[in-house]
Amino acid sequence: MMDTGEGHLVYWERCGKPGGVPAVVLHGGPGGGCTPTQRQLFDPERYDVLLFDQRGCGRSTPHASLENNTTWRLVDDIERLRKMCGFEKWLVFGGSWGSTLALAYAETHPQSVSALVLRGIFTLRKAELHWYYQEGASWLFPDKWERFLEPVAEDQRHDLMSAYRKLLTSEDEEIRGRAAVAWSVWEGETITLLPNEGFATQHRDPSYALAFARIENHYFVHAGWMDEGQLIRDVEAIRHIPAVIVQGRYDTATPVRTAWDLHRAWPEAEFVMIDDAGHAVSEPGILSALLDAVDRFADK
Ligand SMILES: CNCC(=O)c1nnc(C(C)(C)C)o1
Repeated sequence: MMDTGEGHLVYWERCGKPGGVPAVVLHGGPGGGCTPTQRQLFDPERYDVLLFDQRGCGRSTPHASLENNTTWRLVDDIERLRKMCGFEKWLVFGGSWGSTLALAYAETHPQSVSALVLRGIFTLRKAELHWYYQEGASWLFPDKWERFLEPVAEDQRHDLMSAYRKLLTSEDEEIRGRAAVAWSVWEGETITLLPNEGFATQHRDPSYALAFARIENHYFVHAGWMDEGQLIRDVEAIRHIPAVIVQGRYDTATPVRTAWDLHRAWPEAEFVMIDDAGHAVSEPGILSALLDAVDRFADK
């Protein structure tokens, strides 16, 4: 565990070959925690990869804490972990929120990044958040959207992120828990092209849901403590860094428009559209493209 000195202990693990190609994995959510699937993307004979649970989620403590939990504190944690490992620079891998954090980190510390592998691009612009949490994805999943609405009083549904903020920070444990599962299940049931019971089950778990929902909502109501459009606006800082962007055409959580806007601002980055995939890393076409990108960067 790494003590951030700000009330958070951050769980980390280091896998693969000491002296191999340095890499770091930035998980999604935020609040999703890292998983064995992410570790398995890296050939243990060629990579020295660090994975960690960002503040307040997974095995990091305190569980579901929102104190001192911001994009820029996570950026500081990544640099602290890099220095702890003794790496001059490293490949940064991030999907969904992990792509957000990867862009924020690389644009802040470009000298620390050897390459970027990004999936399901998400930059927390107003339109992106509106699509997923107010109206847009709701037209594709009207049945699941009704369950997302359930914890919110009718007169609060004009601003669902704010309404969920109140529920997820309620003093009443039952209100918090019910809202957390509804928020978490909405995502767990909409991030794959076809229904995936594994994700749905994971997101129904009350402990997982509490951290996932509280931390996601906390970051989104603050727009990640970023200016509108900041990550695409400031892409000039990283256009020299080798990169691969992998995006599912039918990604309903972080729709392809954002990846396309990033691609148009950063034509040097390899852009791989997967025409039969949704959002999740486990979608066949996405997983294959990510493995290919990671393997190619090990050869460089
Ligand atoms: C709006 N959240 C997007 C995101 O970062 C994300 N999507 N799926 C995930 C998990 C794989 C962690 C469930 O995270």
